[in-house]
Amino acid sequence: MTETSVVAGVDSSTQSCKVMVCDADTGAVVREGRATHPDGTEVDPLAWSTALDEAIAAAGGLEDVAAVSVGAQQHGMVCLDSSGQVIRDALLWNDNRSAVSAADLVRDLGGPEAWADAVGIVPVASITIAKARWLADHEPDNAARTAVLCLPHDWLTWRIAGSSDLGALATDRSDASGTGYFDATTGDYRRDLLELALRRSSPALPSIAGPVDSVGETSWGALLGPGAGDNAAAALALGSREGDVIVSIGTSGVVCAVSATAPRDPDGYVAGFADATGRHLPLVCTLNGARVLDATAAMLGVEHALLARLALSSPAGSGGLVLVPYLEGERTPNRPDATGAIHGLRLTNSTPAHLARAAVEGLLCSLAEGIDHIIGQGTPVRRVLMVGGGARSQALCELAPAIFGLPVDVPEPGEYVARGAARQAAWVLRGGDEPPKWAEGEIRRYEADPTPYVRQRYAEVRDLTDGVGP
Ligand SMILES: Nc1ncnc2c1ncn2[C@@H]1O[C@H](COP(=O)(O)OP(=O)(O)O)[C@@H](O)[C@H]1O
Ligand SMILES: O=C(CO)[C@@H](O)[C@H](O)COP(=O)(O)O
Repeated sequence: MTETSVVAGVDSSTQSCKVMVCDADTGAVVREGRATHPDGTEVDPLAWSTALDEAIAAAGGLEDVAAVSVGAQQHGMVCLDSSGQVIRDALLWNDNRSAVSAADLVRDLGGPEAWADAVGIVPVASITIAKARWLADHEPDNAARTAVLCLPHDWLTWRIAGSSDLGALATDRSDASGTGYFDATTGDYRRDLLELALRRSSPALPSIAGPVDSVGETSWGALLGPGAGDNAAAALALGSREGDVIVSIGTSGVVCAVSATAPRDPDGYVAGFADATGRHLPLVCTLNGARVLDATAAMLGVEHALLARLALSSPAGSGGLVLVPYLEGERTPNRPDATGAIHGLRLTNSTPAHLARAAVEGLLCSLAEGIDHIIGQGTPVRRVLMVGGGARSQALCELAPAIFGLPVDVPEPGEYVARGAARQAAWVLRGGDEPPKWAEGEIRRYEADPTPYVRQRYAEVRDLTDGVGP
């Protein structure tokens, strides 16, 4: 009989840090804590460390925990000097200043096909390698001082270990696969591509740990798991199988699916990321997720619950009103300079309810295009699982099956990235070929008659907003 143990998972996401403590063998949640992150697309990594400490304290401390893993927002560029000090604020995944650098890199390697063949990703502003090129072009002194380049989850794991040895920095295949200088099919870095970006020899990079490798210990002797990118951690929490498409509506809007094979999409919609178990995670990510509803709720001066009720009180198609949700520019499709737009305004649809409905439909149409592209890569789709802060919106849950044309399963609200990290920690603790079997919570299925005309109208107007690229 195995001794009862608890494990912890961390989600250091764009807007906040969440800590979840679970029973290692059943997955039952024992306690949780959270803390907010600063706003902005450029953040001092020390702020993540401070928020982690606050979230740990809010969760009642971790001294009884036997293993810890960290999941985090992907792609953020953390530059360390030779003494391990942070050189500049991290540029986050949603920082668009590197859009031109991304286009330059695509050209420098010979075009999108060359990138799809090399690393399964065509760089856009979000991808770490584009940020590295931006650094080389705009802050050459900082580029020259960078002794180690790492990602948010690598850096936080290293901080928790309390190590000052830069050689102890480790990452995992899932997060490395979002850098643009790692090939998920071979499991090796492509230092040549990073050198192309930085115009200098490659800085040191974290070692790549396997899915159940321990990468160190905490000060109280708990094992540290390899951690993962947030989307891979969520897939691990959901026990995602072939045929499951995960739609995650956090700051980003994400569509991804666990797959035995790597995608190859020179059009740049589907990125060839890896999962946290040794498989692949074809993924489409937009810059505009739950904040589209945050912004609409703020414009209307209402809370989320009322926004949802308003949206559900309006007819499908919002009486011809279409909201294009590119409020932060867009990453997929690659329109870094685009803006959001409202089309089809008439006296008859100039109401809060129509605007609320148009916001929900616009967000869902953008995600539906992601599902189309995932299917286009040969990924089978049996059902859609919807998670993230946005999945708390009743309107998103009820309208998603109509826009997607698929049944949508919504697991009970929860922190699935932190839970996936905790499950990885339990796997590291217990070992074995598979993660420990954790009970699945309740899942509510939403079904609705498809409304393809809503997508058709969206497709007619979405490119009328300004922008560049495919
Ligand atoms: N009931 C709700 N309806 C719509 N959006 C919501 C609701 N509750 C929370 N959100 C939004 O979800 C987002 C936070 O989700 P989360 O998945 O934690 O994001 P992230 O991982 O990017 O930090 C916030 O933008 C928040 O306003
Ligand atoms: O860039 C991506 C995936 O490629 C995003 O999914 C980030 O990983 C941030 O996630 P959230 O904070 O929105 O959950």
